[in-house]
Amino acid sequence: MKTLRFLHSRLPLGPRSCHRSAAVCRPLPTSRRSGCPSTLQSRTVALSAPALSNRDDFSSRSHTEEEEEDGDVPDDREVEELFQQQVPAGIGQGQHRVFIVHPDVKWGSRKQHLTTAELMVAEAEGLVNTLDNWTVVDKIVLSTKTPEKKRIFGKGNFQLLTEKIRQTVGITAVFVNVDRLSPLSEREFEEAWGVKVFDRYSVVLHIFRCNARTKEAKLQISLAEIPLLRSRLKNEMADLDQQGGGSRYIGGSGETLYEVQQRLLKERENKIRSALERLRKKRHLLRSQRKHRELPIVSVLGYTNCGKTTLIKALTGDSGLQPRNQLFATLDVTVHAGQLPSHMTVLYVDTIGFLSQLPHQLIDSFSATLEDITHSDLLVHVRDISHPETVNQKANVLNVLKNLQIPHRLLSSMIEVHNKIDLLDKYESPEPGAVLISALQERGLDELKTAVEQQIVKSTGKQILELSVNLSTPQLSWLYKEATVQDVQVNADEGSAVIKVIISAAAHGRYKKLFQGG
Ligand SMILES: Nc1nc2c(ncn2[C@@H]2O[C@H](COP(=O)(O)OP(=O)(O)OP(=O)(O)O)[C@@H](O)[C@H]2O)c(=O)[nH]1
Ligand SMILES: [Mg+2]
Repeated sequence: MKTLRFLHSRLPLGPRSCHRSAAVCRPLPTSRRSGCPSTLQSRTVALSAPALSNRDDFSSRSHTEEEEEDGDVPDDREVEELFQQQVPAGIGQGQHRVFIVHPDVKWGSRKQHLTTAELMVAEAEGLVNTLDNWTVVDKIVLSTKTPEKKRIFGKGNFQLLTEKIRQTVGITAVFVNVDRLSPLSEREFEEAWGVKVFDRYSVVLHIFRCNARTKEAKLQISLAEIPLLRSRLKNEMADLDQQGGGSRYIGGSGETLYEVQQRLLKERENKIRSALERLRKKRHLLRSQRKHRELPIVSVLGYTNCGKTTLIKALTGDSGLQPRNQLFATLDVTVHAGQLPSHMTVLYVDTIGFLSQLPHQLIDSFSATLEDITHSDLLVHVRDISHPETVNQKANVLNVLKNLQIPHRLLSSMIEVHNKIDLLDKYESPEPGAVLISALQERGLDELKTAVEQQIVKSTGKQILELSVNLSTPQLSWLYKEATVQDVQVNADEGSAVIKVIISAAAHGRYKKLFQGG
């Protein structure tokens, strides 16, 4: 009975599984409730990790966000319950043999300007192939003049499509390559084709659900799923109404079944938002701690699969990082300490990848994650220069950055990195300022580190000075603690030394006051 199925799907559930292979969906070390991996076993410091109080500790020890908790921050159980309680049907589980349908809009405001239908289909295929137990059975590009209509396609094309889908053996799902299908379209298609129908939003959510590890990612995914649950609710109620049930009042409560379900969904949304807010507060605290330690922050961003994680791994030697040939491998913002040529320690922030036309509700849910970019000292934009869509991908990344209202100083100092040059024959960049690298083969990293250092020195207002110190005073140890000592030339006869140091204006002021009476 429809009513029961619907109500049951909203009750806390037992174990769920995204049925993925061990390589991608490793066995759960901590949680027994989900089939997807839950913790990152590495030297990684999740942004919510309270691990930045000591610089030396930071660069040599491992922390995960679970290490320290404070009372107000949602605990694992609370998050896991919210994450598992209400999962939209078809998300985060099962295996599918998928038929991809790409509506090609050649006219009007929805026309794709930056790309071609073939490349959009290739990206859709990439999304499906990212999921271990999903395979693409067939694909079709069909033109349409009416993408806003319920059936998207005109009558003739819709009929043709329906026949093709029904004739193709073994299909279990159709992926309509649009941002978001209306509840009505979804229902119409499922009825016509007799299989599950996904749009970009639900496929990306599926990938996110399987890749989520930290509390924040899990909560953000749960939040991003709310619109999907709302659409499904509408469809379920429309079905019930046809049977005369959905708008009937229940048990003297003064509410219809639909209203009750809507209220429950709203309550769920509020709970998730509140838990996220508590995590966010903690993140602000960490951010100010980081600022206090004066460790420069370098955010590494770029299109999904461009090599961000590989690059940070190469720059920091953090063996815990796991680059994967998969879209949205990284969902959690993590921080990794690395050294620049002058021995200055910087924190590299690994971020979630971008995707063209990532449905905007998803961006909303993840904008808190991207918020950290705004608080960096420097941005590094990594591009997969071997990708056929590399120019469009760059435009897409810059567009998202613009919408995130990244300060102008960060955009103008951003370093552009052209990665994967090993895949091209004698690559020469058309863009003068770009740094050419192969993160995988560790080529070009010294040039990149030098470029990062130059920009950091500029953007943080740090200066490189030569200071003469008296070795019988604590001057040298003070400088080691408060600044970055690059070079020490000792003059043993005089008991003094010339120290080359990178120092902030504030620390230099304190130094002068303490040791030079200034
Ligand atoms: N040939 C080649 N492959 C690379 C290079 N850098 C990264 N890759 C490969 O590209 C794939 C994606 O790398 P990741 O580092 O996971 O990419 P990412 O940008 O972090 O991806 P998401 O976290 O999914 O957004 C992996 O298979 C890497 O081995 C490179 O310089 N050359
Ligand atoms: Mg990554």
